[in-house]
Parts: sequence; structure tokens; C-alpha cells
Amino acid sequence: MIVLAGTIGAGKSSLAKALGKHLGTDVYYEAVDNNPVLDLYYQDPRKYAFLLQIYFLNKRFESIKMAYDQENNVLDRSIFEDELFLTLNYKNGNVTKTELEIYQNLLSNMLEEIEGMPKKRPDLLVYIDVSFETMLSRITQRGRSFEQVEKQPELKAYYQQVHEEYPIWYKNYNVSPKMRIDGDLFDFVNNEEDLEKVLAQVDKELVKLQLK
Ligand SMILES: Nc1ncnc2c1ncn2[C@@H]1O[C@H](COP(=O)(O)OP(=O)(O)OP(=O)(O)O)[C@@H](O)[C@H]1O
Ligand SMILES: Nc1nc(=O)c2ncn([C@H]3C[C@H](O)[C@@H](CO)O3)c2[nH]1
Repeated sequence: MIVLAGTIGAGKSSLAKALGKHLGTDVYYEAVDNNPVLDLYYQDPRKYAFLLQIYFLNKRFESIKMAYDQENNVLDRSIFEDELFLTLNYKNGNVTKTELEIYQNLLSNMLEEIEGMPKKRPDLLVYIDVSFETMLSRITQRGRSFEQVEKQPELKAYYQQVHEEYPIWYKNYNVSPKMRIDGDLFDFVNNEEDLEKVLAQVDKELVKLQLK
């Protein structure tokens, strides 16, 4: 199991798709399309932050259970990143202390369930690192309406916070082997050569871990 990690718009879904094709495995995407809470959250984070956290956590757990039934697969964003968003929402006053504690308790219960599963943790976490400028331009380019800074200028400060938290989160992540991909340097979406280079980096790591 390979999991993709990284800030909003880093390229997780894009690389997950390419890795799935390259390795011939299924890909479990993050629940964004048909998510009934995400656009509400962007309109009113104070009202919807807790509900969105619960929604994502539940979906993430669902994907993990399905993914664990198969030998090989790729997951778009890890369950371990959810707390980063939760903590930020707490810092920003969007979730209360009680909500924070209830969520953390639920998360640790869910992680205990995962510990009981045959495959306890990912084989490899692939972290896509991008600059703040790249993050913003990718969000603009992708064009999900509720994420646009042009419409809601205050989102820029939130994106800055998310971007600042990610390197700290990655540094502290120690659940599985991990590797970093430079998402500024490699255009693995439009440039075939870059994609080959990135896939080769992942393959090299898989060989090192005796997974390929
Ligand atoms: N390395 C790259 N080079 C050029 N464009 C990229 C790269 N990675 C992603 N993109 C583009 O950036 C946008 C965001 O990519 P993607 O949806 O894969 O990000 P994500 O990390 O899954 O985002 P989110 O966390 O919001 O779901 C898309 O338009 C995609 O085509
Ligand atoms: N608040 C919050 N908590 C989460 O756990 C979480 N996971 C993803 N997202 C947002 C980021 C992108 O807009 C979009 C796609 O990644 O969904 C989240 N937002």
C-alpha cells in the first residue's frame, strides 16, 4: 500500500492515478466529488468544520478497509493528515475544545482498529512537496469554485497555514517509510519525462524496501 500525502493541490490525486497505472493497482481517491459538506465548510468553516472532519475521517476509514482487502493499492491522502486539518481548525476557532477531544478520541479508536488489521500501516508514504506559490497556482488552475482565493480572499491566509504545517507534519511522520517528491521541479501531469523520473524515484524506494 502506497499513500500519497501533501498540501491542498500538491498533486496527490494526479500522482496516485499515475502510480496506480504504473503499478497496475486500484486507486482510492479522496472523497471530494459528491462531498455534501466541503463547499459548505468553505462558505462557513465555523459552522461546518467538525462535520467535515467527521465526514472525511469516516470516508478515509472506509477506503482503508476496502484497500486492505487487496494486496496492492494506492491511497490518495493518508488518515494521518486529518489531525493536521483538525488542529488548524481548532487553532482558528472553528472547532471547540470538546469537539477536538471527541474527534481525537474517535481517531485513536479508529487507529486501534487499523492496528488489528492484517496490514497495519502503509508500506510507503509519498509526500509531494510544493512551494506556496505552486500550491496557489494549482488550486486556481484546478478551479474548484469553493476553493478560489479570487472569490474569497481570506482563504489565502488559511492556505498559508496549511502550507506551513505540512513540512512539520512530514518531519514528524514515523508510521511507515516515507519519501519526498519535489512537486515544483517535476511536472508529472503534463511532461512525460518528468513523470518517468518521479515513477523511477518511487520504484527505487520500493526496490530498497524489497517491495518490487
Ligand atoms: N507536478 C505537477 N505539475 C503540474 N501540474 C500539476 C502537478 N501536480 C498537480 N498538477 C495540477 O494541479 C492541480 C491539482 O492537482 P491534484 O488534484 O492532483 O492535487 P491534490 O493534491 O490531489 O489536491 P487536493 O488535496 O486538493 O485534493 C490539477 O489541476 C493538476 O493537473
Ligand atoms: N478542513 C479539512 N479537513 C480535512 O480533513 C480535509 N481533507 C481534505 N480537505 C479539503 C482540502 C481540499 O479543499 C479538499 C480536497 O483535498 O478537501 C480537508 N479539509
